[in-house]
Amino acid sequence: MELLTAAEMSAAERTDIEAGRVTGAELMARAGAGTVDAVLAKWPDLAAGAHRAVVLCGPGNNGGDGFVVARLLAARGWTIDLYLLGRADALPPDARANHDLWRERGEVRALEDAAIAPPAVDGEVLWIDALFGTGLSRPFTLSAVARQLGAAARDPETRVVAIDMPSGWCSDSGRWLGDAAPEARTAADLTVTFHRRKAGHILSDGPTACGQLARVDIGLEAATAPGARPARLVEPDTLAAVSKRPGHKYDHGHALVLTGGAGRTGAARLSARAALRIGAGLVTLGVPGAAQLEVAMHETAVMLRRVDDAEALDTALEDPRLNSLCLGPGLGSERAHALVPAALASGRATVLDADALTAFADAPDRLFSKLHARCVLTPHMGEFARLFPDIAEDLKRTPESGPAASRIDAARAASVRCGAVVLLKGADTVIAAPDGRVLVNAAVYERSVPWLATAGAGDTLAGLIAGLLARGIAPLEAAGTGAWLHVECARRFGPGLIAEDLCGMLPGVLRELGV
Ligand SMILES: NC(=O)C1=CN([C@@H]2O[C@H](COP(=O)(O)OP(=O)(O)OC[C@H]3O[C@@H](n4cnc5c(N)ncnc54)[C@H](O)[C@@H]3O)[C@@H](O)[C@H]2O)[C@@H](O)CC1
Ligand SMILES: [K+]
Repeated sequence: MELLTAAEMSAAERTDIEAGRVTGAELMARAGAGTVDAVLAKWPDLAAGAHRAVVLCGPGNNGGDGFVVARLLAARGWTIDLYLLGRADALPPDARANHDLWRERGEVRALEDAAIAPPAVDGEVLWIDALFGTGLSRPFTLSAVARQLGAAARDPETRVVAIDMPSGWCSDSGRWLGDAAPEARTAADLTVTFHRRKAGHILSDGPTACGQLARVDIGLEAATAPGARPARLVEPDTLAAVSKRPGHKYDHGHALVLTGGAGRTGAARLSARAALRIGAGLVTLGVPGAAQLEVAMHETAVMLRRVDDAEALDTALEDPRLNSLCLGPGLGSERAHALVPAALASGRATVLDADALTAFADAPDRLFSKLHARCVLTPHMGEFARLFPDIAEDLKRTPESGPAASRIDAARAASVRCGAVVLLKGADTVIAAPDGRVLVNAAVYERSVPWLATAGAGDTLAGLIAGLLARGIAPLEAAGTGAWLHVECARRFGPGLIAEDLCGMLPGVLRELGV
């Protein structure tokens, strides 16, 4: 399923409207009705009886959706207090029409920057945030209102529904525009979006701001604009095929994982086991002489080969069956400088992680000039910032206008610059290929696994990807599938997880996938 930007969403709408398949007014009516349905599905107690809502409408079509919701709730007998930011005669046409329909039955008050005191009633007030959606173009300046919505969302007794996006949050990036303190930012218990999820629902702080996400179909046929290449979520039905065809072990590839020196081999051993578990036919650890005994004592199914230097690696790579390499976990800077160029010169599918990335922080171009399209870089944000400092800076700087630079933009720019697949780790892992394709593995909402932030988890991910590459899966798909499986393993284990536990979960995850 695609994750759209505001521009991609409005292009999809335009495509269907211009083709005469639907009108803007119909889309707005469906968006409002879908919002009410989603509210009643989340809180069934609101379906019976009359309740009270405060509806905050903004100056664009997000506000238009708010007028529709107000009308539908009033028709159910609810009492509505509706506030409008800006002038009715400046509303765009569809929003204006819904404003006029609302005016036939209810009041419109002017929204000012003061806390709103909903009249005391029995039972709770439902807040509807219809101020800004995909059209947010500058910081949200009503700080008293923002504080009030944020506090209401954090209060377990009070319910806040955001239409399309909690207002003030950028729907492309999941970032707050401007520099308001966290308690002066809006939030919601439920965010209802239309057609497709927007990137900002998944990226950065978006999930925390949105609370829970509901997606409503509004009957758009055009998934996106023709020719657009939006980011896609990794989901079970988009995973690369991980089932093994019958065959000899050599049919499933041979991964070589390079270790660091004595006392520093644990990380690479985690990678090697992951590569084996995900189905590489053979996995060898390339070990310096001084660490041979240590590795031999720990490993059984993983093979061992002495690789002291670049020359030894060249010799090992004379075996054409070695088709995937993994360098970085525990490798150490010196070995990284010696072995990474030799690995890259072989043209093999290669995962570079950890030390294999930071070793080149002084001169990233020296690394980039050797990379090729079958390489996958797996930096976390700190490693990313060392290799791509200017791109990382765009993500750090407070955005003053929308849409703000997103982690998708960052990974895409980095991948184009270095010519390899870049997997930027996080709860919102973004994986970009140099041709512009982007996958997002979302460990947010019901897939949230904060316990996966544990020592060695990244080494396991690098190994999973190396194993999938060994099995002949293309780099972008291998990285996306590896990231998805990694999170599923963590979900299956639950809190208390340590990196050694991850691989043991894989057979169960694969079984559930029907593999
Ligand atoms: N266009 C369509 O066909 C549909 C749009 N829908 C709704 O329309 C929304 C998008 O509508 P719009 O493109 O009109 O955008 P918005 O309604 O999100 O906001 C745009 C308006 O807000 C102003 N604005 C932006 N940032 C501001 C700020 N910080 N302070 C004050 N004013 C600010 C802009 O100048 C513009 O007037 C979606 O999020 C969705 O809720 C839905 O009705 C579904 C169909
Ligand atoms: K909103």
